[in-house]
Amino acid sequence: MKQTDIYVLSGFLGSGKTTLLKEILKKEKEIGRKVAVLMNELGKVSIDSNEIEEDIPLKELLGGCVCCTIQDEVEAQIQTLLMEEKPDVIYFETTGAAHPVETIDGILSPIFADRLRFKGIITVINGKQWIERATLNAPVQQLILEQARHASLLIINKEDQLTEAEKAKISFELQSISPHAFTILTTFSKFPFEKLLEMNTQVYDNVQKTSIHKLHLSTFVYTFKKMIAADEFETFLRELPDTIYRIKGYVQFHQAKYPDLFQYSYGMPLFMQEDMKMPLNMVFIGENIDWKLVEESLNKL
Ligand SMILES: Nc1nc2c(ncn2[C@@H]2O[C@H](COP(=O)(O)OP(=O)(O)OP(=O)(O)O)[C@@H](O)[C@H]2O)c(=O)[nH]1
Repeated sequence: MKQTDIYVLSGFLGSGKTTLLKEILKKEKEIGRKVAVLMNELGKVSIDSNEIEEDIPLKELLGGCVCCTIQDEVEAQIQTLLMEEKPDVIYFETTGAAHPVETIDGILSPIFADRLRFKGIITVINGKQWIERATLNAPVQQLILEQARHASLLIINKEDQLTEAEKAKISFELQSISPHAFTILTTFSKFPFEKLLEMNTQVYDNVQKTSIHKLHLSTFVYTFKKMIAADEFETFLRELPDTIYRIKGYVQFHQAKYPDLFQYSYGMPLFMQEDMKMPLNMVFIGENIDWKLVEESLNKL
């Protein structure tokens, strides 16, 4: 089955995500991959989408954020792109207010998770804003920190507005916050494109494992090949490390006619009966997890 790469472009409002996207699209054109774009803006009217050339399939998500209000819409748009456009790669520009864990959660639907290869998060940091971040309110500071911490590729943008001392300070700080990310200072988000292509995905058997970077957030998609026992699944859940933040997907228990939709968020499990057949994919999001061990436990169910 063809798998489509998906990248998330993250970064606070005005940091340079659209500028980066335009830069990426130029490079993609040179290497000839079929690209689709998904844009999430908080306002009701899209401004940035005018910046994208007309021949690139573009879906817009307006008036809400992937991290809270419009997850169903994100799912529908990605599914449409996969079915109608069959792109090699999707770039998802998130709102500046989106949290990375919730964004990944929003894009990895169990309905099509086996057809997507999540390549990681590219975060754009506005250099000046980083230096002056103590003046921002606490939740915004925390959000910018989270966006930096979960990046695989960290673009410190607006280099032209920084002094040499500021450049050294910010590079040092961000490298220590996100030691596994490739970090680069840029002006107008111009960066070495090969670093994006090199972002890491490992595939083994029918299981997809994506390292966003080695020690932080990562995702794992498991496909059940058979029905399982509910009590064994509950035991499996009890034994999970508490750095698995989110699980969602379909699981079919013995004697059940249709699968259950299973949702698990920060330790709280929830089952909902479906009334039709669903692909038995389950998406996991966690931090510092050895997914091979999780996979082995799932295989034993
Ligand atoms: N001086 C300077 N300006 C830049 C640089 N990169 C981008 N800009 C400008 O910063 C502004 C914001 O850039 P965008 O790419 O729209 O930022 P964004 O993150 O997509 O913004 P939102 O959609 O509001 O979240 C634009 O006016 C850009 O032209 C840079 O390296 N230096």
